[in-house]
Amino acid sequence: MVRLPLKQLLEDNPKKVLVLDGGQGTELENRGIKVANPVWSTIPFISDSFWSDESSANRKIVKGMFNDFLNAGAEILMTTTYQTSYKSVSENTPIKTLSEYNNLLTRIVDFSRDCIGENKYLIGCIGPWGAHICREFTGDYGPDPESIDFYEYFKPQLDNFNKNDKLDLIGFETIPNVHELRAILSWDESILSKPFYIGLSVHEHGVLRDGTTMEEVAKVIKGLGDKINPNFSLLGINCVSFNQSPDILESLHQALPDMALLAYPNSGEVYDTEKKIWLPNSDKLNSWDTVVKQYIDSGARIIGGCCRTSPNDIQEISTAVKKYT
Ligand SMILES: C[S+](C)CC[C@H](N)C(=O)O
Ligand SMILES: N[C@@H](CCS)C(=O)O
Ligand SMILES: [Zn+2]
Repeated sequence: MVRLPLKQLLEDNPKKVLVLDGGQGTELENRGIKVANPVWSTIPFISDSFWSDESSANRKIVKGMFNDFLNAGAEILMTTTYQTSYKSVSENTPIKTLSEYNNLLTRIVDFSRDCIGENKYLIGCIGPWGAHICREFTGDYGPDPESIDFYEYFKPQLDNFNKNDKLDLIGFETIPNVHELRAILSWDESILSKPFYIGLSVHEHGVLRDGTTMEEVAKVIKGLGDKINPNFSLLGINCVSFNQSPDILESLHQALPDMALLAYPNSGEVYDTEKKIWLPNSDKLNSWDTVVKQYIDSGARIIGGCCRTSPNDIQEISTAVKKYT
């Protein structure tokens, strides 16, 4: 393999910080693809013409996005499979059977790998359970979150990604609820056989969207002791407010000083879940240069951007990562 296994790269090079790509869904939207739909950024892959017509406009757009993130300095990039759970796909697209679903995922991973080449790392992105009902920014999983069968929901996507050697890492993103966090961390190597990370969706005030503190998050992890899945490789925050993100990451670092962390905040805008638009929030108080330095000081090993961040943001992150490592 051209690439060192990601875990080995991070362990052998304690100072190495990888630059991640930016908010792909919103970047596709900037380029003309309407992602405000039940499968979000998976939408271009649903139409047959994407696969049958080499010159399809959407194909060029997705390729162009990957290309621009690569040129900006991204070394690790994500598949646009945030809302590609079997439930979301089978209930909202013509793709109904498990075999059609597996074919879709395999094609997306193949296409993404072709776009980024063999030297870069590829993450199989998995959004939270709450994404299918747009609850990733509230963490409100209803009156009885203990009874949600998270494994049943994630299993088809996990089984597919576990087996795909073109993926280096599985990324559970924007996890807003402690029951979901506990469920993912309870799965052993027979369920999660590839290195994986968990990106938490954290409120501006520094607690998980459901109110769980970072100390409680740390307790969940420490409580697992030796039972923790050895594939659990990084923990971090994503799609959190740009301005608050350095403090949030530092609180996670204080609670779990030995854990490799990752951070990819959004632009600071806030998603209106009804209208499916982004609303302005407070202006950026800091530059990427400042927040990247703070992330690195707090143990970040992967740094990038989430929703509404673009290749320009990744360029600035890349420059700052080079400066501070
Ligand atoms: C990361 S959010 C902006 C993705 C979209 C959301 N889950 C929705 O369904 O509208
Ligand atoms: N990685 C996802 C969003 C997570 S909030 C995307 O870019 O669409
Ligand atoms: Zn996001």
